[in-house]
Amino acid sequence: MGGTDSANRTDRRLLVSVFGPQEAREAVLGGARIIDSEDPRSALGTIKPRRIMDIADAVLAVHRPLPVQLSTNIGEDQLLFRRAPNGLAIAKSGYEQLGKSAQAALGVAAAMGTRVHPAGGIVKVGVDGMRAEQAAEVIAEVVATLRRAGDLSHTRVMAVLFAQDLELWAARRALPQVRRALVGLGEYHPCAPGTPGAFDLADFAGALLDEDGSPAFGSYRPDAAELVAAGALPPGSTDTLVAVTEPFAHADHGLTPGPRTDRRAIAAMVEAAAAAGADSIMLDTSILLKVARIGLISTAGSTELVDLDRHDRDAHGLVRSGILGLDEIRFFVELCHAHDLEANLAGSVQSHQAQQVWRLVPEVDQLSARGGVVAPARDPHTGRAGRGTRHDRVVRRTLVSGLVPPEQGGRLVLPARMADSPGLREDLDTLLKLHPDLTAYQAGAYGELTPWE
Ligand SMILES: O=C[C@H](O)COP(=O)(O)O
Repeated sequence: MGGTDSANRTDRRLLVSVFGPQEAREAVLGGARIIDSEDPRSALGTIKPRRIMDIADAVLAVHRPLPVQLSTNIGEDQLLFRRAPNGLAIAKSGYEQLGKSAQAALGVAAAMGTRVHPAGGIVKVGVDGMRAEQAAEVIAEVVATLRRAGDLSHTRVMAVLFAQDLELWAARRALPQVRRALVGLGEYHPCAPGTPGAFDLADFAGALLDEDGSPAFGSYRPDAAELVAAGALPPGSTDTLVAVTEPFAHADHGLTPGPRTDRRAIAAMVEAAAAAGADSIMLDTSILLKVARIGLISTAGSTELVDLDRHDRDAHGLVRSGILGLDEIRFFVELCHAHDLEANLAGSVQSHQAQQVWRLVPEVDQLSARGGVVAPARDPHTGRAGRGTRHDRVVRRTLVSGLVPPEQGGRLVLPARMADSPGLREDLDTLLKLHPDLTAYQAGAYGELTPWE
């Protein structure tokens, strides 16, 4: 290979979060290079080790033209609480938090094993709701533990920080579709009358699911006793008022005084992860922001990114929004590299964002996705579509290909429903003119692709 070719070589990788072997195969066949085991009910949802093993077996058995790695998280925060009889909670000791995190890291590293990749897997450590020093302690304990773990000693450690925009969140958290989705995910808690944001859980009981994931009440309106019996309210509850879970504010943990993740918050976390000996850092968003359609990457108002987000509305007209501009993303990537860390971007990343970021920030090491690569499942007996919630949708290889880097065959994949948005055609033409190597497809309801005429 000539000098120029080798100078242009990259090893950029797409991570796709999967919840089972079929999704793992779809992800690999679509071009994902990191197969991440995760329960989609949360941003970093805890998955059983046996399921990680099933996913590892599926990856091992499928044709992989390029090396593929496995990753798994140990939860989105490492906090442990002791609950008092009145329902209030006290944090457990720092020692116990470190012990639990390191034990979990050993467990998921063992479940991933070293068969898919000789170096072993990647352990993702969520450090939401912590000060930078606390986060560094947890990450350092995980790193030090894994370094002594025999065959697993080359397991890599990825710190995960949730970016936030609390003003955008505050403007969206009371929307009925956001509340409904959060109730379905169990992201709510009982509250007293008069609490800001309080609402009646019975109004959203249709979103509650039983243990098997089926609707617990359907269109029936339960009372407090029935909600308690279904496990949707704590024992003894006599009223049905609840509020949605709130994000951990950066300002409460000394990351930045502002309501939005800025350079100061990014620097605090990157420096903490580097000092702790992590190998990489992911900026992601919490499940709260994901269901409110607030992603990591903001295309609005950019002079470089074509803003296709403005054409991406849900059934109620809620537009997709983002947190970080391109300059902040570049700052993150540069700072990571200055500290010898790989940089990974996640948080509702869409095909049009990915294809632009891969080209405009070529140094980025990894992008990650789930929401942008899933479509409703189809019942093979009835041909009917499954539910549209985040955890009922399944990974499709066609959609995965929309987030793969260009040098590995990535293409632009837009949901067919965007075609009706006024001005989409002009914006798409602008994008294709800026990046003439891009080919555009529209994706139907199940992720089936047709070229964009
Ligand atoms: O680990 C990354 C997350 O699973 C990304 O999920 P998302 O694309 O739905 O935000």
